[in-house]
Amino acid sequence: MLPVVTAIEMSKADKAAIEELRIGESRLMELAGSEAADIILKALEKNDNPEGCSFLVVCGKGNNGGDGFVVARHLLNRGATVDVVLLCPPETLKPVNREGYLILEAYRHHNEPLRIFHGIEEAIDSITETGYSALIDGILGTGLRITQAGEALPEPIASAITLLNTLRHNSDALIAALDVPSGLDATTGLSASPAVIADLTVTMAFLKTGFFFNEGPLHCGDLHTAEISIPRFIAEPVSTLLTDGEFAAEQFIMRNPAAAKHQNGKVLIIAGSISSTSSMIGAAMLAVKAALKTGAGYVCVSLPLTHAAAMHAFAPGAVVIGRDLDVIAEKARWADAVLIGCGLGRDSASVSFIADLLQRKEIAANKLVIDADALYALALPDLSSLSFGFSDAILTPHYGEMSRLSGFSVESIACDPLDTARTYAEKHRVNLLLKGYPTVIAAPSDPVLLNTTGTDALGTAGSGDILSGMIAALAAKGATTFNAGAAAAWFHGRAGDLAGTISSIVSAEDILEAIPSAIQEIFHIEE
Ligand SMILES: NC(=O)C1=CN([C@@H]2O[C@H](COP(=O)(O)OP(=O)(O)OC[C@H]3O[C@@H](n4cnc5c(N)ncnc54)[C@H](OP(=O)(O)O)[C@@H]3O)[C@@H](O)[C@H]2O)[C@@H](O)CC1
Ligand SMILES: Nc1ncnc2c1ncn2[C@@H]1O[C@H](COP(=O)(O)OP(=O)(O)O)[C@@H](O)[C@H]1O
Ligand SMILES: [K+]
Repeated sequence: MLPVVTAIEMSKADKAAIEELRIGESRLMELAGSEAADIILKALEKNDNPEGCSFLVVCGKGNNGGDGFVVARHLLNRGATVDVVLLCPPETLKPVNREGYLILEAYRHHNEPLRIFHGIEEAIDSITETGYSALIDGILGTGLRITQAGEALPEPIASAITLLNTLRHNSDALIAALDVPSGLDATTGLSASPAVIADLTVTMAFLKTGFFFNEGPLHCGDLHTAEISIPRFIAEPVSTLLTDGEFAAEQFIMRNPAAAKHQNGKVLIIAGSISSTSSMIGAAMLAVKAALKTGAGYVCVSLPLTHAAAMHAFAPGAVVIGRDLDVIAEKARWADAVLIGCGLGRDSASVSFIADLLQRKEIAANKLVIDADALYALALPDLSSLSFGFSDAILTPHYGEMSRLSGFSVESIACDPLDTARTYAEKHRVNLLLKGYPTVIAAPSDPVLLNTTGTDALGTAGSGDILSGMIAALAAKGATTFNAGAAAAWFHGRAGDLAGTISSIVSAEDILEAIPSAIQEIFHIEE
């Protein structure tokens, strides 16, 4: 799984590479610039023949601008035409960046296809009459810190960013951002005003957390990582990792060829409810079917017995039990994992039923997936300490449920889902899967995992019930609830992708049907 770092973690890794490994700063910058030039040319499909291509490179006063000077030089070396705009007086550049700038100045005496402008005003006429293949953004990188979305950037940075965005809008030129699109906070994904909207971002060494949250996904375009000789070990321990197919495949424990159903993951699902005014049996059905489609050997579901026939018609493989607490506890002892919550209801009788269940040792000591109405109950002050008694549990809230659990507003959770999930998991000693895009999976101490599979295809009623059933199945088959949560999120996202070519018409049933393909696909990748 790839590391995903904050600006502070990145700067610590830079520092460690320079101080511990004694890799010089200019060596890192040389690699950053040459790799970025290569990646940009490949993205333009001009790798074999960059001659005739024109590039505009806008450089700020920090090391991001330093990267820009190196990119400009490597593009020139490959035969391209380059215009460089420097946004600050050259004498204010720190030595490593001034060195890069002075090499370019020296190039100018030999190389016709290079122009260097000092400030936008000096450059603007030449820029507007040149047709560029790509605009390269070396204005701001990880050095930018903003405290709130929409914070205004000072001049000349603001005008330079606006110029790049306008040129992109009015021409065929792509914007390639170096390390981070300028104006985007590399840690939070909050964007300043203005901020570069890139077509591609070549980030140095490791992905940054800000690419995945808030406005990050709108600004980055395609993500490419440049290998700049900052080895992963020097960045350890990393606090965030990106899930991938290989990880998901490792969590999917295959059936032993000689194993019978009871050895292939027994899941107990306590879900669904019916009142005089509504029925939520569908939530139980979706969770049950999802567990079966994810390969659980045996699924037992507790629901109001009046609905047993409907469940049998939908999922004939599932066994139905009623609501007797002792019968449920007995089944919990039998099960390898228990899912509780989907559509259970929130009236006082349902809440006390859930509270009774969560205090039963057969349930609390089992692998436990807690979703929906069980999260509602757990958010009540009297019940909030129950999580300390769980052996291996995962809570699966969306932002609204997280808000009730944590007391924070949905807006503040959306602003920093990573920290929200990590802090809650640490404080409550429980695993937490915070649903959203991306989904964040946190444990009391391990690195947080980010899952980026899935699109708005998953934004349909019942999609969360399906995810819970999938987690329960993977946990019952042998994964920890943390790993099961992260792997299920990965497969769930892929199932959404495979469920239909038009994401806007994907339904919960379509996602269910696509689960086997999402799982099979990963084993093809492995082969
Ligand atoms: N060895 C390495 O380190 C390597 C680093 N690498 C590269 O270095 C980049 C990081 O470089 P960096 O730290 O120099 O910062 P950078 O992003 O260029 O900008 C700093 C400028 O931002 C400004 N600024 C900040 N906040 C602001 C605000 N709110 N509003 C306005 N301005 C604000 C701040 O201004 P100041 O506060 O100093 O006046 C300063 O001028 C990194 O992204 C990567 O590209 C690679 O080459 C690999 C090796
Ligand atoms: N636009 C989106 N992009 C990616 N994933 C999404 C999107 N919208 C919803 N999802 C995913 O769909 C699921 C919805 O869960 P939830 O809100 O609990 O649904 P429900 O309560 O209807 O079952 C979560 O896993 C969430 O991450
Ligand atoms: K940049």
